[in-house]
Amino acid sequence: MLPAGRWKNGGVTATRLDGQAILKAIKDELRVRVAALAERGVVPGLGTVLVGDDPGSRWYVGAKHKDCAEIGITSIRRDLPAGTGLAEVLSVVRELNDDPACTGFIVQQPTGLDEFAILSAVDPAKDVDGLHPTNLGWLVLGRPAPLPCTPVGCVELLRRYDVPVAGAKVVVVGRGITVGRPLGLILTRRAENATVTLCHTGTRDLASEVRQADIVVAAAGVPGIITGDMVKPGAAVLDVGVSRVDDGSGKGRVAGDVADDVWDVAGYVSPNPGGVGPMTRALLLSNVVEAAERGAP
Ligand SMILES: Nc1nc2c(c(=O)[nH]1)N[C@@H](CN(C=O)c1ccc(C(=O)N[C@@H](CCC(=O)O)C(=O)O)cc1)CN2
Repeated sequence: MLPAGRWKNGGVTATRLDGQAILKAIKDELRVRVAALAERGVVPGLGTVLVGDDPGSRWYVGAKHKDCAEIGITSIRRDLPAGTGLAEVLSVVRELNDDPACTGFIVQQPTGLDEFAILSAVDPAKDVDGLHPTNLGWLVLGRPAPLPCTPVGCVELLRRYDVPVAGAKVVVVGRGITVGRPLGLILTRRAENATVTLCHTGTRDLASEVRQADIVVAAAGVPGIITGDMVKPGAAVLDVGVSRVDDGSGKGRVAGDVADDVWDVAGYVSPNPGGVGPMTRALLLSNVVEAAERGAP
C-alpha cells in the first residue's frame, strides 16, 4: 500500500512534506521547555511590530501570536498605522529592547521603510528573526547565534522526513536576505554538509542547474518558476515562494514557485500553503524559547 499523501490527480506522486504537522509536533516539544522555564520564574514574551495594514502581514503576525498563546508565550503587539515614519518605528524598537517582559521580538517585513536601519536597531540578543547584521555575521563565521526562521525551517522540514542533506547537492533559487542567502550558509556548515548552488532569476540556464539537484529550494517569488521538466526524478522540492496572483475574486490568491507537474516527478514536495510557511512560525517559536532560556537566571 502507498503511504498517505503519495497520490495526487490519480497518479503516483511525491510525498507531501507537511509543515502543519511538524509545526504541531514542534509546539508540543516547546510546551515542555516553556513549562520548565515557568518553574524557574521565566515567562517568554514575543514582541511584534507591524507597520501598515497589508492583509498578508496582518495574518502572519496574528498567526504568530496565536501560536504563542498555544504554548504559553506572552504576546506583546505593537501595530502601527500605515504612514508611520522610521523615527517612530525605531522608538518602538528601543522600547521593546528595554522591556524585560519582551524576551524576543520581530519587526514584520516589509515595512516600506529602511529595513537595514530597523534590523540594526534591534538588540541582537532579542533578535528572534536572526536577521540582525551581528547575528548574520555570526552565521558567516560559523558561531552560535539566533538563525533566520525560514531557512532553518527548510532544513528542519527535510530532517523530520529523513531526507538526506549531508552530501546532497542543493540548488537554492533566490538570493534574498531572509531565505536564500542564509540558507546557503546554513546548508554548507559542517553539521549539514550539503553542496549548495545559489541561483537567482538571472542565472543562465536555470533548468540545467536545477536538474542536477537532489534538493531544490524555490525562493524566487516567481509563480511556477520550477516546472516538472526541470526536476530530477525523486528529488525533494521545497516551495518557499509567496506571490499574490489575481484569481478573479478581487482578493487574489497565494501562488508558490513550484508548478503542479513537479508533484509527478519529485520524491518529496512541500506544499504551499502548508509547507515552509508553518515551519517559519515553528522556528520563530523555537528562537523565542531559546532566547528566554539564554536570558534565564
Ligand atoms: N520579520 C519577518 N518578516 C517576514 C518573514 C520573517 O521570517 N520575518 N517572513 C515572511 C512572512 N512570514 C513570516 O513572517 C510567514 C510566511 C508564511 C507563513 C504561513 O504560515 N503561511 C501559511 C499560509 C498563509 C496564507 O494562506 O496566506 C502557509 O504557508 O501554510 C507564516 C509566516 C515575510 N516577512
